[in-house]
Amino acid sequence: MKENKEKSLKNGNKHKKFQLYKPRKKKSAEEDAAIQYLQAQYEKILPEEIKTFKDFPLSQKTLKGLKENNFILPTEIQKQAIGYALQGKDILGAAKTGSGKTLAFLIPVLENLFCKKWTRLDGVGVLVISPTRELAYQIYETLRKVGHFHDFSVGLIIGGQNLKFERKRMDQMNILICTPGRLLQHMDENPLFNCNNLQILVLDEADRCLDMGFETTMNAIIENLPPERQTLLFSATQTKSVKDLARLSLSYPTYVAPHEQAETVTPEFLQQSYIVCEIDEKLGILWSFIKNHLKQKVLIFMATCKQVKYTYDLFCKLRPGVSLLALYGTLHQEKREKIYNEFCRKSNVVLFATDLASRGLDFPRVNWVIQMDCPEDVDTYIHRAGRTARGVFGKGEGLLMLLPHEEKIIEQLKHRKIPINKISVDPSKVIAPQRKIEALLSDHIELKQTAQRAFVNYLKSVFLMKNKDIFNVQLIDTDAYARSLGLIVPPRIRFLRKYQKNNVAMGNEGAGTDDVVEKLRETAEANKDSDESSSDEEETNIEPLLESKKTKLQKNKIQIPKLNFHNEEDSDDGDFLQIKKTNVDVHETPQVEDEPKISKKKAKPLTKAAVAKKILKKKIKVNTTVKFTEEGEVIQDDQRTLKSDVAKQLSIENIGGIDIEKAKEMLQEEDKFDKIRFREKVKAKHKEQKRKLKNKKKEEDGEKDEFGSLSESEGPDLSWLPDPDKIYGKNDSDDGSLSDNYERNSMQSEDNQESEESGVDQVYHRPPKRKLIENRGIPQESVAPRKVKKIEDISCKLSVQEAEALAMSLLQKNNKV
Ligand SMILES: Nc1ncnc2c1ncn2[C@@H]1O[C@H](COP(=O)(O)OP(=O)(O)OP(=O)(O)O)[C@@H](O)[C@H]1O
Repeated sequence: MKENKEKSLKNGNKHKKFQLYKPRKKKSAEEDAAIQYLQAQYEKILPEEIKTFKDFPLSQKTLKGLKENNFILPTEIQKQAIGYALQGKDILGAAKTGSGKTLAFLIPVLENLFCKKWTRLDGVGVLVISPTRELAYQIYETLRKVGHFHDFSVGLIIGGQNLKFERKRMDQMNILICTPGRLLQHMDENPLFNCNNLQILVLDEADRCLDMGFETTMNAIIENLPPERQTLLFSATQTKSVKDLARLSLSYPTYVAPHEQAETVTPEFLQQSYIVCEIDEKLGILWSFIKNHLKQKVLIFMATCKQVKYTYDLFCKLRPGVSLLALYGTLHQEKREKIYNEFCRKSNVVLFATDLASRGLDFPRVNWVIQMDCPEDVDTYIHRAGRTARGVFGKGEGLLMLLPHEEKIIEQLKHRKIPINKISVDPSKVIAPQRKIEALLSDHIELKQTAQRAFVNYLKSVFLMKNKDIFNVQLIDTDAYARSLGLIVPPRIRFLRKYQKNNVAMGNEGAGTDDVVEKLRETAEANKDSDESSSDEEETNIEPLLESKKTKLQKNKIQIPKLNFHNEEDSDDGDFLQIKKTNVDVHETPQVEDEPKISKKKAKPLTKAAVAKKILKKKIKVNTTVKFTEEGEVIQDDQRTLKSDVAKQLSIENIGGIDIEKAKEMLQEEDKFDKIRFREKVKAKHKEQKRKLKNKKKEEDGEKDEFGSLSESEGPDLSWLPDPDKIYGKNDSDDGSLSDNYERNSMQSEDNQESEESGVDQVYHRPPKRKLIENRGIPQESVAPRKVKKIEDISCKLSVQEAEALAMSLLQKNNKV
């Protein structure tokens, strides 16, 4: 039975082995046949005949992955691009935001490796480069879902992750999704990184990857890639720059742009509008918008990280009644991922973000995209606005907030076929919690500091913008902006001052095209002597110019059609924003509900800078104390007078602000004199101690004499008493006799008291050296120090007779001993 069982098991195993082996071979052969069939179909693909993904010659694994994720009907860009990509052509793909470009390149990627029967041993076959970590992560997730049935290994290589972890696995990856910086790092440092077998290079958001920000990194990456490869470039705002294409060695790429003839470049169901407001109204409008859209998913774009951080921190403290999130580049990677996922997941939520989130990110069901600051250019506008109304039937709304002088961008938007309408804000719905903001800032110093940074960084971002027709920092009412952020005193704008100084120093005529800058230069030159020492000159210089510019603007406003803030009685309460219907001549500003609006004519608050300037003008030396004698003569404070030549020279020059290097040098020089002063002080102290000690000794000697005289007149004469040296033996110690020791010991407490008062160091009162005595073999009891003291103490108080009697009794006792 056993044998039979074993036989049958063996047979079974054999059978199993045979079964395993046979279908594999069969499977492999089937696969080869399928691949051949598919490849033969590639040339016959006609985009116009494609209705479903099944119409493409795709592998069963890819089709299954697509079906599982409900991708049945391909979008326009997918219909047109997938065919060419399968044929192995280089592609320049341009299509509206949210039109499905990701699948348009991921499907050919999977099919290419599948047809080449790519395995782990073949190494990196595809590189997908994305400008941001979040986008790379999103592509990685999509690939994991759609490529679920394939056996390729996919690696996400982005900054902020464990480099060691990535490094070890690099040689096992078939598809790498990466950001440019991290990829180059691996190329440079990782011996396991090898892309000699690269088949396809994909650049998502290609125009961004190839722009100035990534130029050197991308050039270095491209240099390391094999030239024989397929290249796929995708973006909603595709580059057609010959230079860019040459960098990638693309000579004849296939340009795929299904929406080129479309009426609009933005998604069909994206409703776009803009409002024009003053800079100090922005925060109030934003707050009111959020309060009026608590049940919506809102994405708000701002120019800088600091603004995002400040607005997020502030609004969190103001508690609008909806979840708030913030996403910006300086956040820790883990937090970025968490926020990204949270915003994807939630439905009633507000996300404040920088342009980090403007490209490619596919947040589901975003209702509103607010662009709180004017976008850098039309492309940035398109990408930001495209975070809503995504997918096949996606709907959404976009709102752009512009300052009056930024309205020029609307012409550019319309020129690029972006349908955008001007709307107005219902002033009755605008609630600017100005007082609350100010109170919060005074309570939370860190919030105030964030506000200050937000203020400066926003101005810096405007200043650095290329398009000077639209972005002009000189036209921004900085005081009003600071106030709107809750800052009573506007922070200094150092970069602007430096720029102005440089312009003045270089006599920069190029900057003179802007009349404000020209005026600034003139003013700075005129005030050169007086202002050079002032650390706040940017405020003093800019303000009058801003005023003059403002009056110009006011004049212009008479000709420009004015904003109309509707307050129609029959208007829907829910309509916070209204479509602009009429133009009126009078420029109105929205009324703030709970706070009276601060009048622009209101006297400016006296800033610390202004006070300091006044003091400096009066040539009063601040932070100095002058002491006088009772007669009214100035007491020279030796410690405060400057000794070194460098310091004296600096004080004469009296340069405004702090020159760290010079201050360092001055302190070092002064330090030398301080050390000498200190040494002298110590010497004097020692001298004084010695002098006091001498005096004390003298006094002690004097006291002994006195005692002697006293003993003669008042105290008992004990000279007849036996010599204690004879009884106790002579002490060799420096301190003299044993009794001397105890005498000294008893005196020590008095000395200590004295030393405390006189400040003499206790080093002069060493404890008695008992050891010496013990060495001599004298028993401790025989020393009887207290008794001696007693005699002394008592003897002072006894009469002559009593003293004699006491002495006798002691003698007798001693004799007994
Ligand atoms: N064929 C399809 N059928 C249904 N949904 C699709 C299809 N293709 C893509 N989508 C969905 O459309 C949304 C947008 O796709 P994707 O992110 O690829 O757009 P995009 O063109 O890359 O946008 P952007 O220009 O902003 O990067 C995604 O949610 C995606 O799942």
